[in-house]
Amino acid sequence: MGIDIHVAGLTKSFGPQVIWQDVSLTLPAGEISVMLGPSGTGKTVFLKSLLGLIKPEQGRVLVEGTDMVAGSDRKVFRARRKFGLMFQDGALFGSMNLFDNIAFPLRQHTRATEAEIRRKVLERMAMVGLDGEEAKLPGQISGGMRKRAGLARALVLDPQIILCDEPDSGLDPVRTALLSQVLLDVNTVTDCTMLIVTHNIEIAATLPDNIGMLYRRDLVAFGPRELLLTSDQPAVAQFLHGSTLGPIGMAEEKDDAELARTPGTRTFDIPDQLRPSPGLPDRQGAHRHHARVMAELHRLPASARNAITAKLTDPPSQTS
Ligand SMILES: Nc1ncnc2c1ncn2[C@@H]1O[C@H](COP(=O)(O)OP(=O)(O)OP(=O)(O)O)[C@@H](O)[C@H]1O
Repeated sequence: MGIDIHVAGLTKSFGPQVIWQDVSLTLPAGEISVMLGPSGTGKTVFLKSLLGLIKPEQGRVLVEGTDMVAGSDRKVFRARRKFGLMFQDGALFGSMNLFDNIAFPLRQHTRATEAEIRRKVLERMAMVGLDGEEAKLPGQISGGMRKRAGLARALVLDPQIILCDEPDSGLDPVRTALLSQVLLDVNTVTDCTMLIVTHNIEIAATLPDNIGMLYRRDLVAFGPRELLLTSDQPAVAQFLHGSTLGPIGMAEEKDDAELARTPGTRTFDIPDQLRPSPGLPDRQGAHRHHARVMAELHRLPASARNAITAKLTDPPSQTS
């Protein structure tokens, strides 16, 4: 099963440039979370900070008792083994076929026999819809398949947490929707904690249990997806509608005068969340999310509460 990640008071600067400050959130175990934000707001820096690859000046990232910010190199390295990473381009070796690419972490980090490697690689390839493609080279397959191969490789060491950096980049809307379903199905089967960084509103609206948004050096909000999707904050509403009207401009952010001229917000129609593909087991993360949200419902704004109760009066049914 996946594990929680607790982030508390995280602040990162590069020289005089503050990227974000005092970011606190918990990625709940086994749930799917999305981090949104305009370009340059530090989403990738956030992912790298969770892994201990970038060290914020203040705050903590706790992964089963290890602080990825201030922990010893040995402890951070060991905790990093709990993560699987899916990069934008799949980060595959061009000269290796898909089987060897996906087997690579097993050969590097374990003493698995070739029979065990074969079983695990084929199982993971089937999970992401790449059965029968083992002999292909990365250059012989589509961008969507390369991403799924990168996901299979991220899964091969049985991580408890999967981080995906812009999995939709370069994909058409249909491939993006298919990849969202694959990510949800992987969560269903593995029960791993997932964090997906994206600009894609379709992914944000349909895939995650929780959404956060980084903007103007702050975490604007983090909570059940209905919290952000019903938010009346001008930057959030502008981002959800992909509108030119609002505080987000061509320069990363406009000035405060522009912010004051922001028109009233429009409502966003919240689509149903994706369900596991037929034949898959219950998504445990959805059940835990439901129980957690219902227990904390009274703390949410009325708009989010209404959206949740309108769609989620019963525990989620598990198949589409
Ligand atoms: N190693 C580094 N040294 C100095 N500045 C950096 C470094 N890494 C990132 N930055 C800066 O941090 C800021 C945030 O970058 P980041 O790539 O995290 O943004 P992002 O939200 O992921 O953007 P995008 O959505 O366009 O990928 C940028 O201004 C970037 O130039």
